[in-house]
Amino acid sequence: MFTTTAEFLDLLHSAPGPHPQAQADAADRNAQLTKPPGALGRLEDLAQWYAGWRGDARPSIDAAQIVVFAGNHGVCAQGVSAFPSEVTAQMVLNFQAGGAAINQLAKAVGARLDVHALDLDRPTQDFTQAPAMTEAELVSALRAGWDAVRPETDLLVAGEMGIGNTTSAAAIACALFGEEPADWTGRGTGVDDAGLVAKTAAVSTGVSLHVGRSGLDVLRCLGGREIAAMAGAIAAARSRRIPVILDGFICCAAAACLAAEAPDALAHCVAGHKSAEAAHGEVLNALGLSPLLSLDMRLGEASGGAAAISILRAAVACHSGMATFAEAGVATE
Ligand SMILES: O=C(O)c1ccc[n+]([C@@H]2O[C@H](COP(=O)([O-])O)[C@@H](O)[C@H]2O)c1
Ligand SMILES: Cc1cc2nc[nH]c2cc1C
Repeated sequence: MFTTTAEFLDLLHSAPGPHPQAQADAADRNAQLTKPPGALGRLEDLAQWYAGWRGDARPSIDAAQIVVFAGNHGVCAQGVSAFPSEVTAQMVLNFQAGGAAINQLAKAVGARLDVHALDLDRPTQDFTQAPAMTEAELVSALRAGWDAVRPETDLLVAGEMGIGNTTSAAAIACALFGEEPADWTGRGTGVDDAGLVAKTAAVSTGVSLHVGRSGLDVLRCLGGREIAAMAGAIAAARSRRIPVILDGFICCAAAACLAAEAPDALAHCVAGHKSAEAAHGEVLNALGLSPLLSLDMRLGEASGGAAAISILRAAVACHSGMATFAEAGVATE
């Protein structure tokens, strides 16, 4: 466990890789399954990636966990969202009552859903004026994420709910990857033209104010509690070799802060989908990730990652359940 960002970084830098033997055995098994080589395309890569991280050449997915973190954002004072900040807490109640899209998606893909509301009555600072979080607030949010990952989890999807957080994600991406604020700033929940102008200006001001920082400092100055918690959960999963499916733009902005600190930090992650928020595709490109789905979703709340669980389940079912050529008596040539 960690009590400072320095200790968190130590954990990030000393995180384990996949099991080489399981990886080799899974590749071996894949080559013997009753299909032309490569005919299952990326499903084959996915199954072997999952097997390597689980340390099991013939794995199953028995304990998928979706965790949604909620946070509120001071930058909403700049008029950057189509919705008021109260919607964050109202949607948390909706998650708890089972009425949101993620409740149905979690059920549909056989995953457990946990929701963590993080200090919703205490929004982060407006990052156009000051760092969004103090060091202590960042550590506390990273820990909330780290602690949310259950020991028995064998697949994790991290997601978020936070009115205003596409402004934070855009600022994080701009601070980490450069280019112009407008290149990273989209309509989020559907902000109008005047809102988009205010949002781009907020990103520009925030990035100028907090320029030249490390991944974790970008997260602290421009992020939010739910964004830091996703980063903490992704790092915790890595330390326990739990594979992760990333969700949309905000989740990937959180992941990018880890990758900025340790280039290998996302080796246990796949991109669940490409969001309709245009900058998400650019973040995925910058991270070298290719999304499993592209369904024009832009909901957040882990929905794209959850939908992609079904793809990973399909991949693992084929890999672990199919017969080999020898078992089925099928000629190999
Ligand atoms: O996941 C995405 O790519 C995504 C794209 C646009 C919006 N969202 C969701 O919408 C909220 C943030 O939008 P906004 O306009 O308030 O910044 C937040 O709760 C996110 O979950 C999420
Ligand atoms: C209604 C609503 C639901 C959401 N779920 C994730 N972000 C959201 C934003 C809004 C506005």
